[in-house]
This record gives sequence, C-alpha cells and structure tokens, in this order.
Amino acid sequence: MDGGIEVHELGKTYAGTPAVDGVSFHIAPRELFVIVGESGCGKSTLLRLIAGLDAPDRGTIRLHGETVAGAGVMVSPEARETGFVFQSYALWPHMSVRDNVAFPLQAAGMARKAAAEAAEPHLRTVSLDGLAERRPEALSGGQRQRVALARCLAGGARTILMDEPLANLDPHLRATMERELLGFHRSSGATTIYITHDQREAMALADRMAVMRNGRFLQVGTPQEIYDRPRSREVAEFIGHGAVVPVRYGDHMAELDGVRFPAEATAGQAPGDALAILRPEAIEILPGAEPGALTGTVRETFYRGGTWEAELELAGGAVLTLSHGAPLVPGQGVCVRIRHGWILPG
Ligand SMILES: Nc1ncnc2c1ncn2[C@@H]1O[C@H](COP(=O)(O)OP(=O)(O)OP(=O)(O)O)[C@@H](O)[C@H]1O
Repeated sequence: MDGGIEVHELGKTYAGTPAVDGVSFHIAPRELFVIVGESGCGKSTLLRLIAGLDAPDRGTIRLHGETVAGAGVMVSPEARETGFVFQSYALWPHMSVRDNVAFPLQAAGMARKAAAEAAEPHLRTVSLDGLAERRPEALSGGQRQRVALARCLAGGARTILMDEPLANLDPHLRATMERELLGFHRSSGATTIYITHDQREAMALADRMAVMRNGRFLQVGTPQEIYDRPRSREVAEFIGHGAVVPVRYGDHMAELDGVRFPAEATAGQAPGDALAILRPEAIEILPGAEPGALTGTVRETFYRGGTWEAELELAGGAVLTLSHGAPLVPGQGVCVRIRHGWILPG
C-alpha cells in the first residue's frame, strides 16, 4: 500500500537547541506539500531527516508504507527512492546534461548507451533536449534546475524533496519555473515536499502547506484555509497581508470603533474582546461617509503595480491595510466598510 509520507513526533536537537521539535504530519500520495517558515525555523533539518542525510533523535518517518527512520531503523538515503532538488543544484560539473540525467539509471546498473536513450524523454519533459550536450556551467540557473528535475524523473523517485529550489532565480524566471514545477510534480506521480521561506510561492504551489516556526508546525491546511482562517496571530501575520485589530465579538458579528461587521470564528469562540484579521480585499473604500462606515487617515502608501496598498489609521487608533485601484495619498481622509473579518481563536 502506498501510504505517502507519515512523520510522527519527529525531533532533532543541535547543541541543546531543538531544530525540529516534535513534528507530526501525513502527506497523501502524489500530494505537493509545502513547508514555509522564516530562516532558521528548521525546514532544511526536517527535509534532511526525511532524506536520510541526518538521523532523528526521536520519532518515526514512514515513506510509502516503509519505516525508514525510528525505533532502531535508519535506512540509507540511496534506499529511500528519494530525489532531491536543492538550491545548490548538485549537478556533476564534468558531465553533460544528458549524462547528468542518465546518471541514476547507470548507477542502478543500466548500460551507458541505454541510460542515455532512456534519459531522452525526461529531457524533453523539461524542454532541455536541445541542450543535452552542454555542461552545467554553460546553463542558466533555471536550466540547471530543470536538469535536476529531469534527473529526479529518470531516477523514478517516488518522493521528491525540494529545498528552496527557486531561491537563486530572478522573479520572472521564478514565475515560469513555478508553473514548470507544478507540471513536473503532476506528471511525475511523486509525492513532493517543497520548502521555502516565501509565503507567496508556498500558496501558489501547495496542495496543502505547513507554517513552521521554532521547529514546530503552527498550522497545516490548504493555502486558502490558512489565509482565510489562520489559527493564530503569528500565522495571520506571516501569511498574506492584512491587519490584526482588537474587536468586540458576538453572534457572528465584530465591532470596531462602534461599527459592526460580519465576522467568522471557530465554533465555541466566546463572545467578548478578541483579535480579528482583516484582509485588504475585505475592506471596501466608499465614495463618502455613510451609515456603517469607518473613517480614517491614510498613513503610508506603497505602489504595488496597478494597485496601491495603504495603511489607514482609524479615528479610534486601529490601523487597517487597504488595497485600491486608484492612488491613495498620505494624509488623505478615507471612508471604508469592512465586509468581513476572521476572529483569531483564543
Ligand atoms: N549541523 C548543525 N549543527 C548545529 N546547528 C544546526 C545544524 N543544522 C542546523 N542547525 C540549527 O538548527 C536550526 C534550524 O536550521 P535549518 O537549517 O533547519 O533552518 P531553515 O529553516 O532551513 O533555515 P534557512 O531557511 O535559513 O535555510 C538553526 O538554528 C540552525 O542554526
């Protein structure tokens, strides 16, 4: 049975400080699971434990139904049927593109010529068939990335681990490579774990994602769940834009500066003082004052290419984040309506 990836209570401590601190999760077969978190939160350590490059201090890892780490078991990286795509690309510099892709097949015992032929369809998949004779040094960053992907395909990896693979690329190439990575993941049939510190990239790619901090998972869910219903202030502020403001909550409504607006909360949320996350797209800018409107003064503005993002300080002191299709100017008075908010649990 193909059980995907199952990780239970995994822990790894370096010099008395936990880098991975009791993490448990289950990734379904063929899922693309993204782990996002700030530098130093433990993402790479977690990936290295799954790859078998490091041994955990506690917990278990099962890959596709087989225990590969834990309870006295430590399966070598080679025996885990795992492909890596790391930032450093890790291509063989003295081999051509074709030989790099054919390498896992040769390592598995296939003759050189047969391995080179078997590499061809994988080179075509990543559109590198025209560059097969080149050495990695004569490729762009994005092309090297694609060689690493083709090598994963050729190796028949059932688990693909990607550690910030797009970090060295310029923004335009990143967007192209994101599309290619998604296509690659789907055609490979592999279960993929992708780590990044870029929450935008995480949301664009993930079937489900985990937000990691201090060696732990703060929340696991689809990008939309995490964006719309963050479990804590930390998650709300790390994922997407928006403002966390104090409100009074009760009966599916929140009150801010004497104005009530619809608010969702987890079942069992007690009425009373609470914190709400208000996303920019849930705040409507009105042509003028009207009942149920809040008024404020624009503080900072940022042009985001086609839209203006602004911080609006309300009369009561709370600061909202707005997004608007027309220029907003610091000092300008603005009336807004809050369409809905999410009450942070607690
Ligand atoms: N071999 C090691 N020896 C000692 N400490 C380590 C080692 N590897 C990682 N750490 C520490 O463990 C913590 C987690 O590191 P890790 O590389 O997993 O973080 P990360 O989230 O991948 O960060 P980045 O995004 O910067 O790569 C950090 O505090 C790091 O300094």
